[in-house]
Formats: sequence, structure tokens, C-alpha cells
Amino acid sequence: MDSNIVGATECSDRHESASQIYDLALDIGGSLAKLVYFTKDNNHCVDGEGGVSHKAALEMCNGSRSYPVLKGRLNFVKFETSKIVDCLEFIQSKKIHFGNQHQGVPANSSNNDIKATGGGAYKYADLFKERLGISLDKEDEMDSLVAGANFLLKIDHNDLYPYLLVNIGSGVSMIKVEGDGKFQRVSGTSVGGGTFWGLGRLLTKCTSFDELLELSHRGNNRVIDMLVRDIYGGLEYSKIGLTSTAIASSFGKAVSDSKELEEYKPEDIARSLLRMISNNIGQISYLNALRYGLKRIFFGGFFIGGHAYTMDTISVAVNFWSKGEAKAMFLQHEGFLGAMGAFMSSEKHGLKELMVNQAVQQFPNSVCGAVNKIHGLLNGESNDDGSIDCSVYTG
Ligand SMILES: Nc1ncnc2c1ncn2[C@@H]1O[C@H](COP(=O)(O)OP(=O)(O)O)[C@@H](O)[C@H]1O
Ligand SMILES: CC(C)(COP(=O)(O)O)[C@@H](O)C(=O)NCCC(=O)O
Repeated sequence: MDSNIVGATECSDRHESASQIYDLALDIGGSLAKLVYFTKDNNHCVDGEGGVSHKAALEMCNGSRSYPVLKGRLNFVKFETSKIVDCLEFIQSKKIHFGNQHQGVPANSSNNDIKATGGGAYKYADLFKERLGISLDKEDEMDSLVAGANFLLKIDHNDLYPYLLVNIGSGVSMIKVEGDGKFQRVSGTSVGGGTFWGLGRLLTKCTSFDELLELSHRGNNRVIDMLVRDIYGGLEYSKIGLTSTAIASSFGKAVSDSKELEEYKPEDIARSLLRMISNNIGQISYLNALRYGLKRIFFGGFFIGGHAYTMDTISVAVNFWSKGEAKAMFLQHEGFLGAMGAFMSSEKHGLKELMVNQAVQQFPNSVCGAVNKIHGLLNGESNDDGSIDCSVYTG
């Protein structure tokens, strides 16, 4: 499996070589450690560095607060939690933890504290302290997920709430969100992304998550899944609303066929597995949306990872179970909700306040959307490397 993951890392490197890394937050989950960090644009610097001066930046701020504003980018990077040492080395190599001590930016006493959420903020606190001298300033995982989702979604308050946030990480959390900081975790399931990857690995011998996903794209689940027509002699069961091709029993054909086990292809197994898990999450999500009268369900977590087929499967499940009443919707940067929320909670950069005042304009409707607009939303407002242009206060 790739360790230092995605293109965002490489592309961010190019940006960073010419930029100042200013602040960082972490979400260390059961499977992946996610980093969100801010790099200042090289041509928009504080006094003395060239580019736009404090004063100019202030004027651009156009707000009542008397702090200069830095323009830059939010960057997104992930590592496998099992290789947390790679994450530590990345932070060390970029000296991100010295952010505020870079030239031109005043140091403060909490320089070596970074915001962190997820179980790993507890599990690895000592490791960060010992290896990097960093104290992890812990933020609650649910608080962070909601703050991150609201930040990425905030287009129009009136339209946004209430919604169900379904975060598909290693496990799944379902959260009813009614406003900023106003939420309740209403349900969850242990059958999540970790289940897909774990079972998939056991069943197919895949060596990476991406390989498993790629396999699933090539497979045919009907070789493994028992359909209604397999049970009903080619017919549908219209009386209870089941078409002939509806899955009656996930993996059910693997016992009714007289095949040798070796005859089942890994790609078909992977496809069945992806459908089973996505359908199950889609169904539980819908039932919770119904329970709380929520029409919109936003899905986050790295299980989705921008993969069109995963989103499509979840959407179909929500559509099927709700008879078209509820909509599955997906965010950009959906795997970074917790890290984004933790980043927002930092007092260092005032991003939250700035966003409310002005940066929200950078997140138009295209950031999110119903699944039938998947391509539109994937093309959202990010840069090619997945980073987002934004501004932070430096005061
Ligand atoms: N490169 C990858 N390595 C491992 N899992 C991945 C990868 N890309 C996507 N995933 C999926 O994302 C899930 C983890 O999602 P994430 O939101 O990061 O959860 P957690 O916070 O529990 O780590 C994994 O269980 C897996 O299904
Ligand atoms: C314990 C967790 C909140 C941890 O978050 P994760 O690292 O999976 O993103 C999550 O795995 C979860 O909600 N699991 C489901 C537990 C349950 O409700 O049955």
C-alpha cells in the first residue's frame, strides 16, 4: 500500500517549497491519519517579505477585526495509521510544528501544541511528545466531524440544517446536525470502511486498499450475490416491490452454486463486498434519517474517498430504501472532516471567524451536491492538488 499517499502530498511539496507552513491539525483514526495544514502564498506575505504587506492584507480583510490576513492554501494529506512514524517524519521534515516561529509571524507560547482529534490523539500523544516535542491538543471527534462538515458545507444556513452526517471511517457514525455545534450522534455501525478493507484483504489477498477498490470496479457481483430471480426462477417479486435483479442475499450464491471456491474471482468478491457494505450503510442511514425526519444525508469519511462507484452504490441504496424521498449527498475532502474541524478549532488562525465574515464566498454550491451531480462536485473549488485557497488571521 502507498504509505505517504496521495497526489496532494507531492503537489503540496511544490507549493510548500515556496510557501510558509503556518498551522496544522491532525485526525488520527483507526485506519488513517489525516493532516490539514495551511501554507501561506509566497506572493502574499507579511511586512518585509515582499508581496502584499500587512496593510494591504488588512484592507483586503474588510472586517472590523484589526488583524492582518494571510492568503494561502489549506493542504490535505493522509498516512496509514499503522505507519504513524511516516506521519511524524513528514511533520518533522516540513517543520510544520514550528509554524508560528517562521520569519515574520509572531511566536506564542502554544507553538508546539497542535490540534488533534480521533482516537490516535490519545493513543499517540506520548509518541508525538517524545519524538517531536509536540503536545496534542485534543478535540472531540464528533465535534470535529460536525465542525468540518459545516465548514465545508456552509453555503446557506437556512438550507443546510437539519441533516444527517454519516461518517464512514473504520466504523460508521451517524450524527443528526441541527446547527453549529448543535448535534447528536444518533447511531453507528461497526460494519464500515475497516470491514470492507479487512474482509476484502482476507478474501482476495489484495495488498492495498486501492487495489481492492480497483478490483471491485472490474467485478460482477451477480456471480456471488443471490438475486431475487435466482430464487424465483427468473421472476421478480413485484408484490413486495422487488425486481428480478434485486440482491436477495449478499454472497448467497457462493453456497448455492456447485463451484469450487477457487473458481470465484477476486474481482467479483470485491464487487459483492463493496455493494454489501455500501447498501447496508445506505439502508441504516436512511432508517435514521426517517427516524429523525431528515431529508438530506451527507456522507463523509475516507471509505468514500471520492470514488464514484462507492458514491453511486450508496446513493442507489438511499434512493431504493427511501423510495426516492431522501437524497445521498457527498462532500469534497470528505475524508478530512475531522481534521478540518480540529483545524477550525484552533485559536491561532481565526479561520472560523474569517470564514463567517468573508471566506464563505469561496465555497459556492459546487462544493457539495446530490449524487446526480457527482462530476460537478468533484470538480468543485479545489486546486488541482486538492488544496483549497483561503485566508487566515495572523493576529
Ligand atoms: N489508502 C487507504 N488505506 C487504507 N484505507 C483506506 C485508504 N483509502 C481509503 N480507505 C478507506 O477509508 C477507511 C478509513 O477512513 P477514515 O475516514 O480515515 O477512518 P479512520 O478515521 O477510522 O481512519 C478505511 O477503513 C478504508 O475503507
Ligand atoms: C469508534 C469510532 C467513533 C471511531 O471513529 P473512526 O476511527 O472509525 O472514524 C467509530 O469507529 C464508530 O462510530 N464505530 C461504530 C461503533 C458503533 O456505533 O457500533
